[in-house]
Amino acid sequence: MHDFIKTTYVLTTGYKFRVHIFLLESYLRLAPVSLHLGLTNDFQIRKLNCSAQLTEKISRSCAMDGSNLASDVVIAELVSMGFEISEARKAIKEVGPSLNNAIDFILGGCTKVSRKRALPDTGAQSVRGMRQSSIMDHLQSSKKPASPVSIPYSNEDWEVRANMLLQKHFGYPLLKRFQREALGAWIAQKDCLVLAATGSGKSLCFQIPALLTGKVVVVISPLISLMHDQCLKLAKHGVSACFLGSGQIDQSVQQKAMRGMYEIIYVCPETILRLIKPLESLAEQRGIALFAIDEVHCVSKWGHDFRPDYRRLSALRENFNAKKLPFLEFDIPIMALTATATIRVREDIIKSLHMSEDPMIVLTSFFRPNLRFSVKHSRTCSSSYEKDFRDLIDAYSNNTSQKYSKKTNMPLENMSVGTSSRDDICNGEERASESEEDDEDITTPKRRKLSVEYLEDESDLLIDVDDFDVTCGEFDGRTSTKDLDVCEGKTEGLTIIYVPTRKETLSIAKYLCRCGVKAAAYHAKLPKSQLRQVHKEFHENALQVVVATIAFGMGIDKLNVRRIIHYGWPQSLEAYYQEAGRAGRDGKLADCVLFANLSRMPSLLPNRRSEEQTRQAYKMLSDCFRYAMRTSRCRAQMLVQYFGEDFSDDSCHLCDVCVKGPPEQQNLKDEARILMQMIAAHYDKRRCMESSYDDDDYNHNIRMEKPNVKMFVCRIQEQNQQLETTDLLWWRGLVRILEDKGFLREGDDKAHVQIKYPEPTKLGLEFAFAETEMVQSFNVWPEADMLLSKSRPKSYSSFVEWGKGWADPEIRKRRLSRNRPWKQPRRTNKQTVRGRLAAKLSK
Ligand SMILES: Nc1ncnc2c1ncn2[C@@H]1O[C@H](COP(=O)(O)OP(=O)(O)OP(=O)(O)O)[C@@H](O)[C@H]1O
Ligand SMILES: [Mg+2]
Repeated sequence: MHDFIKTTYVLTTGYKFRVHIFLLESYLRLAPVSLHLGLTNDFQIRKLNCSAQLTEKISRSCAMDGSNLASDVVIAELVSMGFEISEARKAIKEVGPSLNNAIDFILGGCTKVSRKRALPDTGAQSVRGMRQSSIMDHLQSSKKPASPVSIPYSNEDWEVRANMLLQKHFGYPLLKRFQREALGAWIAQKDCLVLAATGSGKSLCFQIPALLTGKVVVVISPLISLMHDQCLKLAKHGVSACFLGSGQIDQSVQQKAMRGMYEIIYVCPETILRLIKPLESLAEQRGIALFAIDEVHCVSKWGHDFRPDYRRLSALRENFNAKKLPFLEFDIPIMALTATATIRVREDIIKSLHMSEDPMIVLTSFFRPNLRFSVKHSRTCSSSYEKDFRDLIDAYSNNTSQKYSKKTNMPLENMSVGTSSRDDICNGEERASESEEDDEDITTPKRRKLSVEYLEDESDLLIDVDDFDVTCGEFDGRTSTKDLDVCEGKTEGLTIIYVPTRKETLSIAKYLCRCGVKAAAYHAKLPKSQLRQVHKEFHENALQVVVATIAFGMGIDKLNVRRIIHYGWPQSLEAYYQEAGRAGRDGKLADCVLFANLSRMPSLLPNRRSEEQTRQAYKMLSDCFRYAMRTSRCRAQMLVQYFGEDFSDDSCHLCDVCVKGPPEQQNLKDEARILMQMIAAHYDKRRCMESSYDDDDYNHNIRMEKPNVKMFVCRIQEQNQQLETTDLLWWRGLVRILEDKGFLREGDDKAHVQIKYPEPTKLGLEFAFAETEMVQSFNVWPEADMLLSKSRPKSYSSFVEWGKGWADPEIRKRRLSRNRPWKQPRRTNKQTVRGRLAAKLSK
């Protein structure tokens, strides 16, 4: 008899419940057995909390009937846990009809579990809409919720069992080391901060506890789209989950969640703060194994994606501790996870969340060895699209079916991929010229106007948590998987292009569509249904490129993203690395290219910030700017060191700097000293003047007249003919180098991306006024802007070179006719040879 047994526990009022056991003999013969158990004082099984002892009890009562029903109950449970039926039978034969002994026997002797997913049986639906429970779901239940460590295995066994569950549900053989450490912290009932690279598998750290204990794990996550993605994945792996958003209409999912119907509950921060009371009763009944706070860098004001609601999550520690809730044996552990937290952010997280005094910090390398980082100069405007996206278009057009015409004037309506929403996106009005550099895109015909929504040119710095039109959703672990990645291995993989403004998402998506690439725009102000559609098509590989603001991507786990292109300056290295981390999650080589206008300093996107936050935002932007400007250090090394990791001995061997090598070093001793002397002289003069005048107004004016880098450069060029060929761009690079060496500091109270009003430091003054012979050399690697400056009109960085230049008639002509955008037209002095020549040339 026997292959399948199902148990359904039905809660009835008055703390009574009825257990229906259906025996399905040889899949056909049905023999219902009903046991009515009245709750007595000594057998207080409360509400739905059934325990392993219950299994044993049922087994014993069945054994007393003289049938081998007991063995069947245990075998069925073992099968539903993913063990092979032959193993289960063998175990029962050896140890008798005891579930715990049987598991011990199997794990002890043979831990091999079928790779095939062993989903819980779906046949017997629960009564009154309740989820069917399995005995193991409630393994831990007792009158008082048991501690996560009191799973019926010794401390070593939890790891074996976790690996078994990992294999059973996710198909991976072993936990990664950092996952073991994070789980170990949880087992030890400790709060824990997990800092691990993007794509390293942080989600499993909080998903496994739900499977290990049968208690609920509550995950706080910043975006509905992210929760949706994770729930879909869990459903695929046979884990029941749901997500709750702030604008929830359907209360039923929330009610079911609070009754413990799902193993994992995803919830946004503001919603969880409303749910403290229901969560307390959930903790008392089914039990809460863990509070996980994903993307926890959102807690910190010093991070790149600050969400004020995350800061209020300290309520979790304040409400779910053993002092406040007497039924708890210990505080419910908090696990906070992120891939992008600097040391300052980490400290802020621990403090803000009121994590326990001695939280465990699980820190792994942030290094992603398969990501190839590079930086390219581009004006990042519509006239640069053709040059910048040529390779991308070529790569996809080789793989795109013939129906996508490569003609740029193809009617967009003819595109069959991309649904109606795509047409909307592709017909977005051409973006307005943003700057004096932004040329008219002559390849694009005028398009019909769209609604105001599409014409906004704002950034998505404040993303609403409800970024989807799904306010709540449930995934019972048996959901169809057709929505999930179906063909990860497609040749070219996917590309995400991140741009700073909403308007650019539309304009680039439109351009790519017109070139035959299956592209779509994504930004927070598009209709939510459309965003959902883009997500869906992205996961189904129906799209090749998504052009998005930062609204797309946090936490997204899609294996075959082969390229992340940033088109325009990111606002911080944290944001950059987080977004770049969407690439290469299958472990294969992937490209992360930053196209930025290296001739311009980036600016902060508009956002509501306090003065302190503005300062911090500038600091982060400045770090990002410097990352792109550096020409002599491995990009991956710079990135991981930014997050406090020691990576000094090695390099990635993949990035543009590693492959091309640094540029040749130059001795800029003369230029550096001229600049330093000029600045020092100004401050010396100023000090003299300030001390000799008492008049406040005069002093105020002096302060106001603080010269900026540009003014110093103009003066240098006026006074040193040999340096006329250098431009502001070049000098800005030198100022950064001098700042890095500690020779200059910012003289302004306001924050800037790089020094704007340079002041000499003591070290700088020593360098400026040291005897010439004492300063041997000043060998430096020119920064990217200095190289760019050189590659435009030829400039000279040493006097010798400069002198040679005058002998060359071409160079002489160019020098004399040089355009100085920051200068007023020069008055030519006809008394000098140079002046006469210039006057002649200007005719
Ligand atoms: N032990 C493991 N063995 C093999 N693969 C694993 C393991 N754990 C997780 N993975 C896989 O790693 C991938 C990334 O997982 P996950 O989305 O959790 O990354 P993450 O660390 O949260 O990244 P992010 O910071 O970008 O959100 C998933 O596809 C997951 O299945
Ligand atoms: Mg994640």
